[in-house]
Amino acid sequence: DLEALEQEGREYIAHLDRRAGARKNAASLAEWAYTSNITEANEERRIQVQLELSKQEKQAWSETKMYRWQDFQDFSLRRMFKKYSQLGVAALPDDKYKLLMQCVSGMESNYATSKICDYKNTSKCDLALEPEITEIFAKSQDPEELKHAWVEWHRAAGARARQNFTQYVQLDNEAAKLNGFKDVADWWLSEYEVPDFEQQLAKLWEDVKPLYQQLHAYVRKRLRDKYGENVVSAKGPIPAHLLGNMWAQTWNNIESFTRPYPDKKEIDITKTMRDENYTPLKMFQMSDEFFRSLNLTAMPEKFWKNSIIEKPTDREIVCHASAWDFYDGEDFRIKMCTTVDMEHLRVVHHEMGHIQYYLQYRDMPVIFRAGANPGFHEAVGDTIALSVSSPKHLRRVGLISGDAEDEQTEINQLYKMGIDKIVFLPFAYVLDLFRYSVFRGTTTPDDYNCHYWRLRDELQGVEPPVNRTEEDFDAAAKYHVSADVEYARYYVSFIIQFQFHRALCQLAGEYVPEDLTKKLVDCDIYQSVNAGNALSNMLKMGSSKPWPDAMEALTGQRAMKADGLLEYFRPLHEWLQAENQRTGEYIGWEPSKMQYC
Ligand SMILES: C=C(C[SeH])C(=O)N1CCC[C@H]1C(=O)O
Ligand SMILES: [Zn+2]
Repeated sequence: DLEALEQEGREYIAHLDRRAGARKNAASLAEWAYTSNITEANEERRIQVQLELSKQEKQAWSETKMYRWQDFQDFSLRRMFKKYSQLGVAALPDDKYKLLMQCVSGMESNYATSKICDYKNTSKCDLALEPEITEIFAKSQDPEELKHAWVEWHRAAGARARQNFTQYVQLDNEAAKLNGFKDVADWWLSEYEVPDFEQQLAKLWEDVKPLYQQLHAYVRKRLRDKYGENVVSAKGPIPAHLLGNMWAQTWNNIESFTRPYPDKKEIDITKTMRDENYTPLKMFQMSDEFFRSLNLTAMPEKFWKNSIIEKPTDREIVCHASAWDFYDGEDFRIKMCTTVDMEHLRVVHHEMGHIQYYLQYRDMPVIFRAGANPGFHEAVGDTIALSVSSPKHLRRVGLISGDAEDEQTEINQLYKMGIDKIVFLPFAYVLDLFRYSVFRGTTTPDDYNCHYWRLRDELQGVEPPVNRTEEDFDAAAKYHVSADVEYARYYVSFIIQFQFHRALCQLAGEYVPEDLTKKLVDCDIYQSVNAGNALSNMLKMGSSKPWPDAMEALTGQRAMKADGLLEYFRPLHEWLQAENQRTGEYIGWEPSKMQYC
């Protein structure tokens, strides 16, 4: 009878889950060995392990088909079978699977090992993305030097990946079809489990766009004041190389010379961190202490032993920051080429947020050890970092001193947060709108770069510093495109982290709507066990329930909404509207005059 069959299914899936844990542990160890020591041998070994594991996955997958799990009564049991009935890229025949792995691994190692020559000293050609080129974008205010670094990096890391990328699209789409999806775009979107998710992304952009346009107009004016109208036009997009970041995804490095009230005291955290001899280890210990203050879980001893938190000098590694779960309940690691600055203090919290999520759901079945949706995993650390970057908290830890908030300081603070959080949204949206169109075939290899820049121009209002052709492939100059990492997760994270932050601040008694002494921008949930327990309850769920249930558990809302973000930035939005009115700055941008199609 069905009851007995269901009990049989329960015993089988428990056994399968344990085997899956061992498989994922082996895969993570091989992946770690390669990305923390990029050699041909380690690349070969990683692909061998993945190939071997894919055979075991196929075997397990064929076994699950023997169960009529769709008729089971137990919700969790049905959900586990449903997830195990998804084979993934292992559905490809071995030769195509191996080819796909080689394409992605080829792009990723090209990205990780790309070097460019120095602008002035043209014989010095060992500049890597981290830390050298990142430092140029953080410090240089010479448009020609920035243009050089931008062009050379996009040649080395972007154009060189075009062939591998084209083949990866072909093979990954085949894998998608073998899993019953139309293409990889639908496969990626299925991770969010709601049928109208793509429309939800578009709605969020409509909600935030007016605020972005105001911020974009203000920044364009300040950059034109600084660089002149031959470099920055009055009504066009902003040249992408002048925004302090290789991809123009965060503009925090231009804060010092564009902030609304320049005469207010400089809050240069990076300088203070260096003056106070901060080390990468101290940054990680500070973050660990913040999580413990919320009654969350301390980093286990293996974390401190196995993590790599500084760039090694004796070998090539993938420097792009990452957090790792080895699925054995005790081995969790971060790999990051940490530099002592405010940007990396935020990234440290971002990565530690991943580890905290792993720790909170480590007693779940392996198949449920994932975020409620991929955006949740990206939002945990950033939510904590919203408290850490509040003036109240920075004062608490001695990273800024002196006077309390006044109106102008608050606008400066919101501006500093806005050029990090608001400007990121169109960047993130474009990256996967572009890739959805590539996977769907509406963008073909001979218009890859044209379509990429048309989206960047129309949605983000940035343009390339020089003309582009189809010899270029600028999208792959961004890690996640070269490494086959979906990006809508960050777009989702930058929206929901404000819903999480607002809920936690209310639980911590740090935010009371309409109470001007308890404003959202001043909220710091540090040491609030009340907030920490609520966060823990949501994180423990992992992916065992559809994400609206997890969202509701923490915030009372069941949907992604921009209202948290818009409430947080409302004073800034009002200030920007008044300021752009005062200067008469054109709101929005006309199509770029640069050639890219
Ligand atoms: C820090 C990570 C590793 Se999950 C990252 O890739 N992030 C964090 C924010 C956006 C995105 C990026 O760097 O592009
Ligand atoms: Zn992340």
